[in-house]
Amino acid sequence: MKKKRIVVKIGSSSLTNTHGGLCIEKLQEHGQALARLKAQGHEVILVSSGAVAAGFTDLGYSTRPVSIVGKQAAAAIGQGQLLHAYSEEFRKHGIVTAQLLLTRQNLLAKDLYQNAGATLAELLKRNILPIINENDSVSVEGLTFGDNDMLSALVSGLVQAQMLIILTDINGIYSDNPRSNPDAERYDFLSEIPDQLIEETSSEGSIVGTGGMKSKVEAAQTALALGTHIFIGSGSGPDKLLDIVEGNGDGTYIGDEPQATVKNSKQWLALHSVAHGKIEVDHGAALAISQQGRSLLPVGITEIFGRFTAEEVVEVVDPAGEVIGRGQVNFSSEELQEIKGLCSKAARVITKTGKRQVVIHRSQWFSHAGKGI
Ligand SMILES: Nc1ncnc2c1ncn2[C@@H]1O[C@H](COP(=O)(O)OP(=O)(O)O)[C@@H](O)[C@H]1O
Ligand SMILES: N[C@@H](CCC(=O)OP(=O)(O)O)C(=O)O
Repeated sequence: MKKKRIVVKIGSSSLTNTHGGLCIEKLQEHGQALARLKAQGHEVILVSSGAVAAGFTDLGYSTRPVSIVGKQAAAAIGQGQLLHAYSEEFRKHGIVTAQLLLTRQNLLAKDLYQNAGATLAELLKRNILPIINENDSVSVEGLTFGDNDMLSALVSGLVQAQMLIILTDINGIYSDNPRSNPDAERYDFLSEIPDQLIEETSSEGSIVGTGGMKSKVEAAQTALALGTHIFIGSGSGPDKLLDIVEGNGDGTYIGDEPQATVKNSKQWLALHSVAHGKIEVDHGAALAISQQGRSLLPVGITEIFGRFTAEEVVEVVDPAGEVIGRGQVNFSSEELQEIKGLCSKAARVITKTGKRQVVIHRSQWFSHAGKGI
């Protein structure tokens, strides 16, 4: 079988006992299955929830906290316990683990995003098992990944994984929540995730999970657009992950193989970067950059909004004010005010630089007309 790079996401619902606390037996079963996957030569990255579940009892709560501060404090206790349990389990299989705790802020700046990717690449090269979770204890509300489903999709893109396996307590995506509607039918295969499916899918989840099936479907849409093939479902026993990879999993498979992957620089622009201003362009420029793969030149620019420096990211809008994409600019907003609408030769005289008067190079551009991310 072809060796793959696989991200496995394990949700709280697959790691906890009936009281919502961490269930070591379940964790050990996942450990065995992950070890078998690695033993077959696949490169594996684990995105694991469970920090809040593992920590809330020692914090003094009788049930999983609902307040942000309660969850953050529980995760501060539980993350260490979770990693300790994983390390002990993987040690039995001769596997060394590494921990990465990420926040959204860690990926906003391009160099930090690239560093996270480089660290993961080095760990995989040396056959280490990276275990990733959101850094819940210091995450800021409104600037979180939302849930580990989306985090696992973003990690899949970052490492250019061929497959994302989302393990949960239900065997796939159903037409309705099967816990409340016994007539709901399972989708065995979906070639794509239309927006309508996301809208229709419930965010009702288990008592310990975040986001229910809705967040998994949303994550699957993102992962698919980044070129990853997805499985959402459940399984049991040490061979469950191998069965899933071989196409015999109990759940929903999403996307055909093989997928075209999206370059990391484009992923960063589309999913992580912060826009510092806006550039309005005329019809010709809008067409050139969004449909014809050209770079943006000063001549097509009609207006500049906001203040930004060279290298920062801006949104580009068409004459109707519709955002058509975003890119990293080679000039500051002040410089662009001077050269907007000018041909490159005239712009060069004003900026007094010998460099090519490209405002956004096509390699630093992400078009909304392209993939649905
Ligand atoms: N359309 C649906 N198909 C399948 N499960 C659904 C659907 N809508 C809601 N759910 C619920 O989503 C739950 C899984 O989500 P969640 O508890 O967040 O899991 P996890 O902890 O693994 O992230 C299931 O137990 C199920 O009750
Ligand atoms: N980061 C949190 C879990 C967040 C989350 O998305 O949970 P889940 O929906 O169970 O995957 C934790 O470790 O408890």
